Amino acid sequence: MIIRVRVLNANRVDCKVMDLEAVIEKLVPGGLGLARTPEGVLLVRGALPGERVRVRAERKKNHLEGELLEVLEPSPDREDPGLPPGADLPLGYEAQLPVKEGFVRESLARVARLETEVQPIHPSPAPLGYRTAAQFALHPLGGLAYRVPGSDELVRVEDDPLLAEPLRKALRLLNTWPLVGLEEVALRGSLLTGGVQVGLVGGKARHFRKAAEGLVEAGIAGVWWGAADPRGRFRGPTRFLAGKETLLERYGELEVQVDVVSFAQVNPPAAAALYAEAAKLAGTGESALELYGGSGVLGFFLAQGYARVTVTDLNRRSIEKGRADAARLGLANVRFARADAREAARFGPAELVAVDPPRSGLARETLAALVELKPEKIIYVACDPATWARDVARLAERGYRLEFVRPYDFFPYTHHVEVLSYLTKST
Ligand SMILES: C[S@@+](CC[C@H](N)C(=O)[O-])C[C@H]1O[C@@H](n2cnc3c(N)ncnc32)[C@H](O)[C@@H]1O
Repeated sequence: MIIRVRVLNANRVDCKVMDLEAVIEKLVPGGLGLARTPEGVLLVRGALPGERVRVRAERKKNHLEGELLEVLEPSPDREDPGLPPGADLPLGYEAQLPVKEGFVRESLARVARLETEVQPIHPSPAPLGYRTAAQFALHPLGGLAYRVPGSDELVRVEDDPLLAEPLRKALRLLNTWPLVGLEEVALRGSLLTGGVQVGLVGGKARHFRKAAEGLVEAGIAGVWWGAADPRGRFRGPTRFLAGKETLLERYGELEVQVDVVSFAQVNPPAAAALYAEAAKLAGTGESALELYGGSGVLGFFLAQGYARVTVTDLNRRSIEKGRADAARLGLANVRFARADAREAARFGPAELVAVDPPRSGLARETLAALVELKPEKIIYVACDPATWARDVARLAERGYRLEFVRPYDFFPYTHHVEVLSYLTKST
């Protein structure tokens, strides 16, 4: 449905960039608003269904990509509690849930072409103040800043309602510090203890030792340093500088260690609900294998029903933390191994394999190794419905039946949605 489209400057020389007005028809997986215009299909982030918007659009191969300039007629559901850039779903919380559920349903139908019923989405226990980790750039005029997605623009961050209270407090403190010689600052907080760790990224570790001690005196729980690395934050060398090396965080009944330099789910109560349901679906058995297991929180939940659980991950620090947690929690049936998921076949056989890959989903070799293990049951936890749908379709072609799908909301006010799924071997 298009109501009105007006090309405002289509007479530009190259006609590749134009300002136009359009009415958004729907949101598509990935969180983009879609409008059909005489110039082609327009996709624009941050615009909501029914809204009339003014957009700067750039012509791509098969569509127009729009930057939202102005909302001319807002949706009655639009709600913006002071959202940071990147929070691209400015809707009242109740209105966000069917949209996210729809992303999973659409990926399943269009990409996987499977008819498994999608269970109602599990909402985030807290729609605001849920994030226990965040990353900031440094603003050239001082203070911490967020990058505006898809541009070089930096926006100073005075506050962010999506951050958990301990992080908001740390942000206020850090904004009073003269942070120079760094590329980024990362935060990881704990809802359990209220403590916050700071990760200083860039420069040389030895230049920040005194500053790190000062931050700890000012109330920061611990400080780490990481080298700037083109592969990503904390993918290169890291050094612990001051305070506490880890923080204790609660996922359901479990208290595990988290830190600013390695992965942990940022919305612990929402993640705990997913882990508990995954363990229920997995049932009981002799042996379970977890790929992309991080520090093994899901593995610890699975250990309630399985005699032996092996957790594997590529990240050395995650494996170290997992081993220490298993020992502290007395979970003698969980062992850890540092390994690439592509090497999964060497950890078999296993009745259950649980996977929780990054957005890119399962590499072809990993999927082949997973099938080679011939598990009777697979738990697939995903943070990208499109790559998940691609992978479950491939597993269906190799004799697995998709029995259960439930979206979980870990990231209110953003298009991101987590998927819990369960497959069984049908042949
Ligand atoms: C989405 S996280 C899931 C972690 C864990 N299941 C949790 O809930 O805390 C993905 C994990 O995959 C790991 N990873 C990424 N690529 C990998 C690979 N090729 N092989 C093994 N692990 C990998 C990362 O280190 C990260 O811990």
